[in-house]
Amino acid sequence: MAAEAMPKVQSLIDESPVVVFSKSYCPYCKSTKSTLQKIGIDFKVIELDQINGGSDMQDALEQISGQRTVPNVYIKQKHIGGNSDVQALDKSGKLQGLLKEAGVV
Ligand SMILES: N[C@@H](CCC(=O)N[C@@H](CS)C(=O)NCC(=O)O)C(=O)O
Repeated sequence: MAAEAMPKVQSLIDESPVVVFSKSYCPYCKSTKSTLQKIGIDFKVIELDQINGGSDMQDALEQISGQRTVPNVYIKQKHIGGNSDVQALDKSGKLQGLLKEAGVV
């Protein structure tokens, strides 16, 4: 992993109320982005397949969260997980609460 990947990923997590590490062609990522868009919040999306060093950033994410798959979602620096986690939180009504805590709704 390139040395700059870890601080880059960490600062995106630290500085973004909501960040989705994604790949542009990934259906699970599309579903997560669509759920967040429907709620109407601003959130940061990093398309790992479309940026230089995206693969190294995916390695860094795996080290930080133990999760290698995308989407990899953080809300207020808390690791949420992937699309199945986002959908379960949405269905249970808990996603709104987390977004409120993050100050985005
Ligand atoms: N159960 C996961 C499935 C996510 C998944 O399988 N994502 C694929 C991309 S569509 C992935 O990350 N594959 C490995 C990779 O792209 O490196 C979720 O709900 O987020």
